[in-house]
Amino acid sequence: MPSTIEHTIEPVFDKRSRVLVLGSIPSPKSREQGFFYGHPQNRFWRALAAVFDEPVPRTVEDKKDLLLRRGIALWDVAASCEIEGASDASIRNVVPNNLKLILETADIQAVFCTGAKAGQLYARLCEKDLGMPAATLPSTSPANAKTTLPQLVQAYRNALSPYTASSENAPVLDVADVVRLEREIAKRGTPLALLMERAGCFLAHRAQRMAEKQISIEENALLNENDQIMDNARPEDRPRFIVLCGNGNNGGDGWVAARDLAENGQHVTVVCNVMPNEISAQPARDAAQAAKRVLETLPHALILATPTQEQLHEALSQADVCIDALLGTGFEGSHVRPPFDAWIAAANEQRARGMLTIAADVPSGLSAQTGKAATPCVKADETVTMIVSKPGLETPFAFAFCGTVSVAPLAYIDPILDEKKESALAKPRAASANDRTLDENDEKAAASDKRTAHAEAKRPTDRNNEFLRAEAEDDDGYDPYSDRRPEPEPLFQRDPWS
Ligand SMILES: NC(=O)C1=CN([C@@H]2O[C@H](COP(=O)(O)OP(=O)(O)OC[C@H]3O[C@@H](n4cnc5c(N)ncnc54)[C@H](O)[C@@H]3O)[C@@H](O)[C@H]2O)[C@@H](O)CC1
Ligand SMILES: [K+]
Repeated sequence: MPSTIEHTIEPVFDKRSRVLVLGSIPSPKSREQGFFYGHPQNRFWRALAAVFDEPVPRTVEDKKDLLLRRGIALWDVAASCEIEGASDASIRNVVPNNLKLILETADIQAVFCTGAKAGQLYARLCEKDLGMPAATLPSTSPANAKTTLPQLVQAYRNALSPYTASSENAPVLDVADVVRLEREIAKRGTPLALLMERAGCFLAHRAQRMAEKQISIEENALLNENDQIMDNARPEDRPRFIVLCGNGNNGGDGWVAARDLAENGQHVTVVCNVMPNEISAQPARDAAQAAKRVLETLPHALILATPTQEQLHEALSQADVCIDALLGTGFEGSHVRPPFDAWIAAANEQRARGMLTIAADVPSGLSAQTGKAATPCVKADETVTMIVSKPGLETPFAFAFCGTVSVAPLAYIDPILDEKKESALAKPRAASANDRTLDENDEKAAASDKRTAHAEAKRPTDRNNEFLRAEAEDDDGYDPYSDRRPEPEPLFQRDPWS
């Protein structure tokens, strides 16, 4: 029996959306979840994540974040219709959604429908009104068994790539600004703990991709169906991951990555110097404690705490991929203190043997601000840096330590950066803040924010000064260069040893 259903899920879009993707009407599973493509067998989110080489978003928040970051508006053609179950073929008496709502806000340059039925309905009910044709993409529904996941990814990639955000003009922000940005992201509803969760999952995703290359599975297959390939591999053929976790929030990223890899069935060894309950930094402590509880239940996961040099050497020598999450932006000084100095030396030795290394945020021992390398410093094949790149990673000599730098886009930051720029342009320049030399700026910033204490040298760039200026002149009175104001609330609980 057909039943009449009303569309109740709000569209996702904003003024930066450039492409509109439309389905027919949400399935019963999606309606139950309150979000698009909610059936676990539907491949929409897997395909989209693969197009952008990101981990598959899990929550509604993760999904919205991905769409907005990538400039994709998402809705359906039908506002109401008669339908039997989830069968597109049975759809009758369609009342279309008012799609103009999106076009009035966003400069939509292309429209795509996710399946033949949505395409037909759009052509019949919406195209004339909107004055834009739509291209039809293969359906991601499990009912469309003839289109494989790699084929879906290819089709969606070809369609979306010309319109979606590129990383060409990606910002590079000073470490102190990244801290302010994280705080602003948190204020707008994405807590630091969620950023850390995403950071860890991104690291795990990149590490798995690296491992696939390492065990030289055919490039084409691995590009898009990595989950399946990993699942099908015999346990003894699976790659071995080792995660070196420090005592701060960089270590927190590592614990989350280890948990995520282990949950995906991978062999993981976590090496740490303190147990999670002894970590003082937050959100790292909570994230590490939660990860430990999961790891302890999995037979293919191991936690190696305060290892001897021999134990560490043995664990590293069995690893295919090492995630370096010892020290991040909180690293300071020109030498790495024990025991991490020896851990770094051992990891570099194993990299020379063929192990691949992926650094969380910044190679441990490298200043994310200046690019200066301490003794010793991790040499990575890839650095997955969080939210935005930092100046130290962009210096030519940092390449030897960072390898390829990829940015994990943990949150939708464009509105925040644009607002900061706008407020910087709208307000007159504050002579006191902007006419200081860079050296003075560094001194003041260091005094007002502990997190810049390790920015030993001059800022190598002032290309993102708009962000700082806007902060300096914000109406809430916060001037990062001024010592007149009380110190900002610390973002993380600091490690008492540092
Ligand atoms: N909290 C959050 O929301 C997020 C945090 N992120 C991660 O947090 C990191 C920054 O975290 P923290 O500020 O806690 O700092 P880190 O974890 O980078 O470093 C602090 C730790 O390093 C130790 N340390 C400093 N200098 C040392 C030296 N010379 N030798 C040996 N040990 C030294 C300190 O004792 C402390 O334990 C980022 O790099 C990033 O990886 C990311 O997850 C993004 C989100
Ligand atoms: K690191």
